[in-house]
Parts: sequence; C-alpha cells; structure tokens
Amino acid sequence: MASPTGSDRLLRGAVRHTAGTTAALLLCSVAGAACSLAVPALAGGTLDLLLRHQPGAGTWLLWTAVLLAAEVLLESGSVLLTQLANARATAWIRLRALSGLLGTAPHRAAPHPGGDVATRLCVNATDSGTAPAALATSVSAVLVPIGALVALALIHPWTAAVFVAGLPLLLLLLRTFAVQSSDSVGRYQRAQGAIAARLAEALGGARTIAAADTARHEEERVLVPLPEMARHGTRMWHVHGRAVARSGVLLPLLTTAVVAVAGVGLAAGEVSMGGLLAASRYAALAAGIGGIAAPLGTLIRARSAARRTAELADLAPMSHGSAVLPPDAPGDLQLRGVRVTRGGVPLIRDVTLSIGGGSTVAVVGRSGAGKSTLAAAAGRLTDPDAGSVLLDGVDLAELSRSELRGATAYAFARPVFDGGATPTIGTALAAGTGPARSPATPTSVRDAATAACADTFVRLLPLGYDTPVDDAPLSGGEAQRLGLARAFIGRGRLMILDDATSSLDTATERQVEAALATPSRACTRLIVAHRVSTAARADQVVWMEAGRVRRSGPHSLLWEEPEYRAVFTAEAQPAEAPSRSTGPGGPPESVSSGAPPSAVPGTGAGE
Ligand SMILES: Nc1ncnc2c1ncn2[C@@H]1O[C@H](COP(=O)(O)OP(=O)(O)OP(=O)(O)O)[C@@H](O)[C@H]1O
Repeated sequence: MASPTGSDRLLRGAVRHTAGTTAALLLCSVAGAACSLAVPALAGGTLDLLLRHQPGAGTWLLWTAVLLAAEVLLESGSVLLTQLANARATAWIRLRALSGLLGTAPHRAAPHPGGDVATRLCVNATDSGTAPAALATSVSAVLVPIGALVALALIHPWTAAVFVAGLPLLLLLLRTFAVQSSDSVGRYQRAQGAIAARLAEALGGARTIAAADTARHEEERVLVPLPEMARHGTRMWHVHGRAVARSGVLLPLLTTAVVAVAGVGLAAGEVSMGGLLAASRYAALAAGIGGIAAPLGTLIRARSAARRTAELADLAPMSHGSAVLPPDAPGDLQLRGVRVTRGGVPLIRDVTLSIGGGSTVAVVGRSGAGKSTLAAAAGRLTDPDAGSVLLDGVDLAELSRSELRGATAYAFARPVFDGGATPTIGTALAAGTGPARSPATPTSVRDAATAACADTFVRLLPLGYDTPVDDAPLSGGEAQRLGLARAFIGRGRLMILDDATSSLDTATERQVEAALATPSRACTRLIVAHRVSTAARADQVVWMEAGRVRRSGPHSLLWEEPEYRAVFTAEAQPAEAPSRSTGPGGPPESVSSGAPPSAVPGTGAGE
C-alpha cells in the first residue's frame, strides 16, 4: 500500500495545480461568509431604526438587500468554481496516476489488474480531485460559525456562553463521524476495486467462460467482495445517519437556548429587538458548525481515495540516462551475468551472452524456461537485478529513453495497438517508428506491412489503412502480422520478436523471416521461438532451461543432443508421440533415432 505520505503528496500537488481556481473559490466563499455574517446585523439594525422611528432605515434596508444579492451571487460562483477545481484536480491526479503506471517497468504495473486500475483512475481519482475545493470551502464552513459566535458575544455575552457550553458535544459528534466514516470509506473503496478487477478478468476470459459454461460460477466469483462492500456501504450510511440525527437534535436545542437567553436579555433591556432578531439568525449560523461535516466527509473520502490513486502515481519510474549509441555501429548485444528476480524467485540467472551485430539468434527452451524474461531484459522492458545489458558497448540503462526505444523494436505474441486518440491501422503501425526517428510515411507503413505479410488483408478492410483499430476484427495471426509490421517500421538496430510468429502458418512465417533477412532490414534479431524451423534458420541458438542458458551455438550442433531435440518434439507434437516420450526433459524415442538438422526446417521432426 502507498504510504499516507504518498497520498498527501498527491493531494498537495493537486492543490498546487489548481491554486488559481482554489484561491478564487476561497475568496468567493470567504466573501460569501462575510455577507452571511453581515446580513443579520444589518437586518437587526434596520428593525431597531424602524421601531425607534429613526432616519436611515431605508439605506440600511438597501444595504441588506445588496448583501443578500451578493450572497446569492457568491454562492453561485462558489458552486461553479468548485466544479472547475474538481475537474482540474481530477484530471491532474488521473494523469499522474496514468504516468506512474505507464512509466514504470511492465512487471511493476502487472500486479494491478485492469478493473482495479479502471476503478483507481476513474472513481478514486474523481474522489481525490474533490480535495482542493473541499479544503477551500471548509475555511468558510469554519469562518461563518466562528464569526457568528463572536457576533453573539457582541450582542450579549451569555448567548455566546450558552452556545459554547454545547460545543463539546457537537465536536465529539464530528470526531466520531470522521473516525468511523474514514474507516468505512477505505474498506468500501477497496471492495469496489476488487469487484472491478474480477469483472475485468471475467471479460478478458469471456470465451473460456462461455466454452466451459461457467458463467454462473464466474458471476459468483466476481461478486464475492459484494457483501463486504454492502456492509461498509451500509455502515457509511449508518454513520452518516447517526451524525445527522444527533446534530438534528443538538443544533435546534442550542439555537433555542440562545434565543431564550437573548429573550431574557430583551426583557432586562440589555438586548434590543433587532439584537434578538440578529441573535436568532447568528445562533443558526453558529449551529452551522455541524455543516463542516460535509467538507470533512469529502476530505476523508478524498484522502482515502488518494491513497489508492497514489499507489499508481508512485510506481517507481524507469530511469534513463542521456547516453547515445555510437553511430553506424552494427548492433552488438551483450548480456553480462544477468539475473532477474521476482518476488524473491530468480527467473533468469547468470545469463552471459554475446550476440554479434546483424546476426539472428533464436532463444528456445521449454515453457517457463525464462525466454520471455530474457527477451524483456535484452530490450530493457525490465531491468536486471544483477548484471548488465549492453548494446554496441553502451549499458541500456545509460541510454536516453528516445535513444533506447529508437534503437530497439519489439513484436509480441498478442500485440496491442495504439497510435493517437482513435488509432487506425495506419497510425498504429506508424507509431512503431519510435520517438527518435522521423515519422513514418504511408509508403513506409505499406512497405513494412508488405514485409510482414499484412498488406493484403489490410487492404481488404473497409477503409484499408484508415480503418479504426477498434473496427478491425483481427485473427491471432493477423494481429501478429500487424505487430511485426510495426516492429519492422522502426528500423532499429535490435529487433526482439517474443513468440511473435506463433500464430502464423509455416509458409507465412517463412516469408516474414525472408523479409527480415533482406539487407535493407539488417539488424540484430533476437527471436523467442518454439518452432524448430526458426531455430534451424538462426545463426545461433540460445537454449534456456530453468532460467539458465543450458547451451548456445548453431542449431546443427545442438541438435545432436537428444534433450535439445526434445525441447521441440515434446512440445510440438504432444498429440502425436506422447506415449513414446521418456518423460519431462527426456527425448522421445522417435527423436533419439536422429532426424538430420538439414531435414528439419519446415517439414521435419519438429513440425
Ligand atoms: N512477474 C513475475 N513474477 C513471478 N514470476 C514470473 C513473473 N514473470 C514470469 N514469471 C515466471 O518466470 C518463469 C519464466 O517465465 P517466462 O515468461 O520468461 O518463460 P518462457 O520461457 O517465455 O515461457 P513460455 O514459453 O511459456 O512463454 C515462469 O515460471 C513464470 O511463471
């Protein structure tokens, strides 16, 4: 959980960001408070002048009317400025949280599921954004009762004394309200986030749920936190209701007591008729101290919500240096003693590799061997806990962000497409140029799509490259081809394909690999692959096992090892030869007979 300091820092930032609007709101509400305080005195004075038949009552009456009108105008202004401050603060907080989420390493963002993030960015950020305005309005919410109390003391000290006698009870009521609602609000928001997270998971797995016919179970699973949410929601209403009921009894009692004392003062000739009128109004205004519960409740809710929003805003950003890569260097990649640990578990250990510029390296291994983790470290999607990764002799951590992203290109098994507010296929592909390069032209987008075997199906879409991504239903293989096109367009010196061709048919994969091999696309290529054909065509193969490099070298050499062959055959043909396998890690009998590497690509034992 984020420390309270994190949430306070976020709220202080929001107050600074909305300083102009909040200051205007403060002025407006303080001026409104001054009007509220002046009106009873003026009304009382007018009454006294009228009763004593003294001149000037008309002027006093006019001033009373002017102040009443000003009070109404200032109140309207306060409402407008409150909405403005809320909107600005919410937008700022939301942007901070979003920057935190997108600026951190993907593995740090991963523990926050989509639904939970949506609740934090939408509901919690909105609640947090009410803090600056609530702070400003709470000043007037305190000023008016204090001013009214002073006015009571001036009219007759006993009226103020009676009111002060009842204050401890009122303050106790406010304190109980603050403590109880703070606890309930926090728990309510957490349960709300948990439901949203489960719902997003369920939507992500809609096909699996439909296929397994488990919608009912899933509904139950999504709603597991509902009773807790309902319990705390009910508790919040009870706390609120009790506070309103108690203040509903206490405040009229206090007001009545003040008016009674002022009445005694009137009988004794110590208070005028106008003074009695003013005292009754001031008693009501002083009783408004209970009204502080509203901004107080808003602040409590805002602070609790800010804790959840700050957890995103405070995610450690990936730091970048300012180094640039040597120009015209070939793209040599070196991993030196790289270790990546998550939750105390080492995912890859002591990985040392030297990959020559312009070569193609296939990373193979059984599922869970650490291939994707290695690929993430190689292009700095994650930082190693030990060791370093160097591109053309420069540590990736020392490169500026734009230099790093301009030099490396990724394609994934399940790519996600963005590129502007409403991304089209064309803008999504053009986004692959990276920040350090000149923008892609329609021709370069099309060239890249052609190389990735995507051009033909894109042109069949209703609006071709202008088709909005959301309106283009893509198969797994089509999405992968677009992902590859986006990576191709970057022309970086290092290209990392993490299982990026797994949904392509063999012929298409061959065409893509041929396009990759053309001199115009020359770069260093690190390809995470499960297919033996990919390994066979690579210059070098890195064979991962349990987070370590088991061996590396040309595929033809590694192929002599039965356990290496089993990596492909055991996984690629589970349905065809399960009974012949000698078990996990052991070669199936068919392989130990030794299919020659030259016969493998495309049609051999692995496929
Ligand atoms: N953020 C994480 N926290 C904890 N464990 C993780 C994390 N990411 C990956 N792992 C674990 O690390 C191991 C290696 O994962 P990785 O994705 O690198 O394997 P892989 O070889 O690419 O597997 P596959 O071929 O199935 O994609 C797996 O056991 C995985 O469960």
